[in-house]
Amino acid sequence: MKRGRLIVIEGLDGSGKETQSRLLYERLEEWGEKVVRISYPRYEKESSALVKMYLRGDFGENPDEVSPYISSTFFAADRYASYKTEYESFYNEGGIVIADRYTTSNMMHQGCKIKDQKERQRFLDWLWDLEFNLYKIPIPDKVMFLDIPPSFSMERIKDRKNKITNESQKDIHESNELHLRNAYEAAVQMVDKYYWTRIDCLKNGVPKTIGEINSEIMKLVMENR
Ligand SMILES: Nc1ncnc2c1ncn2[C@@H]1O[C@H](COP(=O)(O)OP(=O)(O)OP(=O)(O)O)[C@@H](O)[C@H]1O
Ligand SMILES: Cc1cn([C@H]2C[C@H](O)[C@@H](COP(=O)(O)O)O2)c(=O)[nH]c1=O
Repeated sequence: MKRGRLIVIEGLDGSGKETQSRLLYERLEEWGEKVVRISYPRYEKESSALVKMYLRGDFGENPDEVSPYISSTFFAADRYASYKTEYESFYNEGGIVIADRYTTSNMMHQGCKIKDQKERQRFLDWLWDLEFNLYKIPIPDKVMFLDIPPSFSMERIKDRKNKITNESQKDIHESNELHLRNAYEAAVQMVDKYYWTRIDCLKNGVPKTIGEINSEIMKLVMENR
């Protein structure tokens, strides 16, 4: 039996992950592929209880107050629960899974809390071991990083409601400009180190259209079929 494929759409808040992962899902479904789409964190599920506490600031209003090793265990547990209850057999029987965020979000948003490069790598290696060797969730086949600079990300999310309570109060990452900038810098490093595919979402400083970005994603998916 042939295992399936895991395609991750990654990027900063407001970069277009939901939009693009939905379009990719719809296109593949139209073509008759066996495909599911998953979005992390899964706020509506019990397994995200500690993620919600963390993001709404119950453990500290500043993300840096919470050790990345501790917060990572919350997000990883939600991914494990999702794999075991939602898509393990589908994936093992050859289905295509499209993820809007994955372990890669954790690498960016928790890894960026560690400034010392050796210590950051130690954390990334620990995270890899936790999620892919201990929990044995699938390793992504392809990570597409939707590259928009933090200033565009902040503009896109400024009037948006948070996903935990659906109120205007932002979560502790979204409300922290420095955190978003640090996460972006960390992601740029990871694109090279982990062979993510960077999709430049700007052309001459202006955002590409949703359709243009979708075409680039479709091309990459076709090339890697
Ligand atoms: N290329 C684009 N040009 C202009 N607006 C866009 C583009 N892509 C997405 N948007 C808009 O930006 C907003 C954020 O998009 P989306 O929800 O897809 O981002 P996201 O990366 O999933 O965000 P988050 O991680 O914060 O949930 C939406 O209103 C969407 O319609
Ligand atoms: C999956 C995942 C997410 N995060 C961070 C990334 C974002 O700042 C929030 C989620 O926000 P969204 O509005 O739902 O997109 O959480 C993380 O740190 N680790 C993870 O594994």
